[in-house]
Parts: sequence; structure tokens; C-alpha cells
Amino acid sequence: MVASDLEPGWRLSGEPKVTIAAENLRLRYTVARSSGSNWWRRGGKKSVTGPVLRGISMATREGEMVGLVGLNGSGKSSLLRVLAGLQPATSGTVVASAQPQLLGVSAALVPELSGAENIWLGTLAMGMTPDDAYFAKERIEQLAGIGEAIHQPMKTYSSGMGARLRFAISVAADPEILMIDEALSTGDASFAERAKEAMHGLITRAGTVFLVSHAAKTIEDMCTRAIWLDAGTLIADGPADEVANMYRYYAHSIALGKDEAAKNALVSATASHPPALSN
Ligand SMILES: Nc1ncnc2c1ncn2[C@@H]1O[C@H](COP(=O)(O)OP(=O)(O)OP(=O)(O)O)[C@@H](O)[C@H]1O
Repeated sequence: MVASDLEPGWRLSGEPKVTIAAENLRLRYTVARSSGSNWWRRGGKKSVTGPVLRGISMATREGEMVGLVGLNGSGKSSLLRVLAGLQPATSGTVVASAQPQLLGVSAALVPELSGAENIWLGTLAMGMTPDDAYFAKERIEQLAGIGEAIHQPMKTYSSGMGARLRFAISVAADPEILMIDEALSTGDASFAERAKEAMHGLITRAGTVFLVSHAAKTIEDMCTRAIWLDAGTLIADGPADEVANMYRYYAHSIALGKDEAAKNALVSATASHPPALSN
């Protein structure tokens, strides 16, 4: 199925092209009960956690840079994983115009190998031809900017260095839909600037980028649109600066224990920037 199949009910036709459409996504994780490691032998059952996504509907279009904000545990990473097809939703539908690339070719990277060797592995794992991978190598090394360390085993890297290399590899594949989960928070200022340029390059080549960040400022600086999740519910969807600003006030109120102000902030955010698609 492609996104255009949704047009009749969803009114998603028109330009720019829809890249991802999600309808009423719900997610519950199933986890093993913690009461003893041999629960299955005693006829025990798996336990199911509470709802993590509670009916998310949304659509993105080419050229959008979408920030996802929300408190810890609000469901941001889970939503990205479901949209990328890495985590099956409990119910609901996702259609995408291309396979989303969730930042983190980590599954394909090998800690014992050098950064340079991992670039080769990572680019091939993302489906680049050997020729394309060869020509992308220098660009990736420059964007990662970790100097001579590129020849050292990745297991010797700091978490920031590893994140930079993964980011550079992911961007090199020029995916139509790129999803980045907090990668920029680990970089220094000069890396953040180069990363920003790389992402704007993607956008001008008509991609869609998702960026998860706890920092409202990062969302304001980098994104055109922001989606705010709270306890698995889509609270607000609108221009990045406006939504990020409302989220900042909400998070600040929570931090100060001002529960009534936080509750009011949620209600007014939904009223002023309601989710574009309702279930
Ligand atoms: N693999 C898993 N198994 C069980 N529960 C999970 C799993 N992954 C996430 N959760 C739960 O789902 C909820 C949402 O988690 P998620 O990581 O999506 O939130 P988040 O908004 O990305 O959080 P953070 O900002 O802390 O990264 C949390 O309550 C978390 O404990």
C-alpha cells in the first residue's frame, strides 16, 4: 500500500507529497513477568504493560523537519520505531512512501572494527552499492569529524564520537525519510552546525526528517513543525517554535511542581494546535 491509497478518507492528496501517514496507532509492550526467570515452565503468562501509544494519527509531507517533544517515557522513541516499521503496533496503520531510516545503523556496526571499516559495513548495510559506498566514505569522515580516531576500533570511542559516526553514515545514504533520536545532543557545537547543514541538505532534496529532542531550543532551531506527545497521546501539532515554546512552559511547570499550570498548558496547547488528523 502507498500513502496515496489513503487519500479518499484522509484528504491527504495535494503537494508536497505525503511521506508517512499513520492512523490510530496503539502500542502496548509485552514483557516477561519478573517473578522468577523460569515463569514459562510454571505455566505463567507474559505480562503486558500499559498503553504506550494511545491512538496516534498523523501525516508528514516532503520537505518537513518534524520535531518530537515530550517528557521521558511519553512515547517518542516508540512512535519512531513503529513509524519505521521496527516495532509492530498493537493496532493501527502506517504507510510510508519509502523505508524510513532510523538513525542508528548500530545493529550493523561492530565495536571491534575501526570507524573506517564500520563506515564500509554501515553503508553497505543500508543498501548502498560498493561504488556509492566508496565515494561516500570521505564525506562521512568529514561530517563525523573524529579525525585520526576513524582508524581506531569503535569500542574505544566516547558515546558522542560513536553517535557522530552513526549520524554521518545514516545521512550519507540520503534516505527519503530520516529519523534521528537525540543524536545531536551528544555532539559539540561545531558538529551540531555541520549536522544541521547535512539535514538541511536532506530537506532540500525533498526528504522528511524526524528529530527527537528534549531540548525545546534544538527543536525551535532545527525544525519546521513539532509534535508534542504526552503519555502516549498526541497533544499538539504545529509550527515548531510555537509548540516547542508551549512544551517548554509545560516542562518547566512540571519541574516546579505546578501541576495545575501544567494541566492548563496541555489543554490550551491542544486547543490552539490540535492534531491535524483526528481518529
Ligand atoms: N522494549 C520495551 N519494553 C517494555 N516497555 C517499553 C519498552 N520500550 C519502551 N517501553 C516503555 O514505553 C514507554 C515509552 O517509552 P519511550 O522510550 O517510547 O519514551 P520516550 O518518550 O522516547 O522516552 P525518553 O524521552 O526517556 O527517551 C515507557 O513507559 C517505557 O518504559
